[in-house]
Amino acid sequence: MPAAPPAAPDTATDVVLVVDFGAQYAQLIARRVREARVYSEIVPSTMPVAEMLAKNPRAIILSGGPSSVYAEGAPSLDRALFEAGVPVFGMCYGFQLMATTLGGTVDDNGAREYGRTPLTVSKSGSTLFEGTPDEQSVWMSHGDACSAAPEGFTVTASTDVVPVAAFENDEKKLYGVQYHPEVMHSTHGQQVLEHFLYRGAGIEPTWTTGNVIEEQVAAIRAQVGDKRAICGLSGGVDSAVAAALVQKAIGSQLTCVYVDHGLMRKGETEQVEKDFVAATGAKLKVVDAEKRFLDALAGVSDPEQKRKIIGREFIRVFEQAQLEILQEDGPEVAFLVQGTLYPDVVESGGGTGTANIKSHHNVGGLPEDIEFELVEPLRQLFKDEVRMVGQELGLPDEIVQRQPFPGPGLGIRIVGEVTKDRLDLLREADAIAREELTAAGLDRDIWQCPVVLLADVRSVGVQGDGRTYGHPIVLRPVSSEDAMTADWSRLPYETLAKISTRITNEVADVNRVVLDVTSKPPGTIEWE
Ligand SMILES: Nc1ncnc2c1ncn2[C@@H]1O[C@H](COP(=O)(O)OP(=O)(O)OP(=O)(O)O)[C@@H](O)[C@H]1O
Ligand SMILES: O=c1[nH]c(=O)c2[nH+]cn([C@@H]3O[C@H](COP(=O)(O)O)[C@@H](O)[C@H]3O)c2[nH]1
Ligand SMILES: NC(=O)CC[C@H](N)C(=O)O
Ligand SMILES: [Mg+2]
Repeated sequence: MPAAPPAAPDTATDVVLVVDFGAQYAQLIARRVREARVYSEIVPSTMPVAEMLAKNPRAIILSGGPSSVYAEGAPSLDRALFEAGVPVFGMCYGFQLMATTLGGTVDDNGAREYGRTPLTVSKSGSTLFEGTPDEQSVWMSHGDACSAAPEGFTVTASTDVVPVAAFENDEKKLYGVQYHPEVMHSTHGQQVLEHFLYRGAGIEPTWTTGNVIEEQVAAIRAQVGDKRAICGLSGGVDSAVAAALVQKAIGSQLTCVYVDHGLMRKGETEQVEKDFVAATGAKLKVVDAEKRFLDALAGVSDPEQKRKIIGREFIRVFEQAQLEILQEDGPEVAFLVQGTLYPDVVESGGGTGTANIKSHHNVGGLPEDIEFELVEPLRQLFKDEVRMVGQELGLPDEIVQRQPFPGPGLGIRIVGEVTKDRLDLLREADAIAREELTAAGLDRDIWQCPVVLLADVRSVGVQGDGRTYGHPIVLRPVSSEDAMTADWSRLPYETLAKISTRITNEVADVNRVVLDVTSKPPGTIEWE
């Protein structure tokens, strides 16, 4: 069994808990708290209140959620949570739950609000709203509404349809808003959240990614001791930062292993050798495992099956590398370092009551018989935080600002069976797209741009006066903050035209290039 990763940074005295009621935005709330330089963690609403309080939280935030507070079986909270003297901030469902638990009224009175909504702040001098305008735009998404605040609470804001859109009991340090301050469209959302944290809860904004480095280096030393570790290094940001952290902690006890599984993009292997080793001086072992992966993937079209196979083969290669390293004198090689991030965990269903969307090879795709103990120093962090840690560790921009590339690589960007010929074709198309996007100076504007081969689709084209029956290539440029949600990037037509012309001219068997104009949700970023 993989051992549990080291606990979150030891900031027990300064943690803010985000209680997740099945919200779409619990992660976003946690991010926003951290943007306010306060450490936060998400916990499921099923966690007993005593357990939450045992974590010594400085404050607690209650997220939104799909249920109705008055429905049978709806998630609830022990009243003790509100009586422990810990400041609490409820948002949407959390707000409604605070209201009903403390004796207010919430019902479905037809007062629905979805999307951007004007809010009128009716109480100046409120802890949450001080310094924000009397009229502001907020993001609503609710069908139930609070019609009477609990005793002792002051109503601080309203909208055209709901009389109680925010309330507070400053003496008891309890606050709530019907809207979603964590969403960008709530114009003063971050300010309101910060008012809760700094003024309501009295927390100092001291959490930085610098703390993460110190804490993780100490935690890694304690975990690994004098044994040896290997780190799966992909050339991507996450594993580069994880490796640099572990390297800082245990130096030469670490060997990085780059797996060339034949599903990488053009030039990737060379780049890892050049950029990473030059920047960190880490020991690097490159394993050519193309045949092993392609054999295992032969005949497989189902995306989840591909992911499981790739996850398994990765571990088998790491085990092989472990045996080779053991040939050199030294202690046991017991640990596997991975650059797993918080969103990988959440999307693989490893979060708090969230659905399994897809099995990330490094989380849900791991085989059950893995014998390594995992070291995952970034498991609690979001991508932008990882980039900051990387910068602070002195990694070069070429690594820190790289766009993400999934571990299963082009294997999941071929819709259909993966073969060497198809991979070569996709590698060419991908290289052209990347070259042109870079030439147009767009790398920083887009989060990433998967290039996808629809291997099972063919269509008729005409090239050189003759009929072709080729495959389409899909371009999927997206903008995003953390890959949990994304929008399609509005790329200049000239750049798109250039990419399309070059791909159809230069890549055999491709006679069409199409652009994906779907946001996430409903689409995901990758096609598979
Ligand atoms: N080709 C590879 N060789 C070795 N390890 C890999 C490889 N691809 C992925 N991994 C491991 O799986 C982890 C997750 O992959 P993932 O793509 O999420 O992260 P990354 O490549 O480090 O960063 P990014 O998300 O920016 O691409 C990596 O951090 C790394 O430990
Ligand atoms: O290392 C990874 N292993 C995986 O199995 C995996 N699947 C998706 N991704 C990347 O995750 C982000 C979200 O992707 P989706 O919207 O397609 O779920 C995007 O950045 C994807 O590229 C992966 N990264
Ligand atoms: N977004 C939410 O938290 C919604 C809360 C509740 N389900 C409602 O519709 O009012
Ligand atoms: Mg990657």
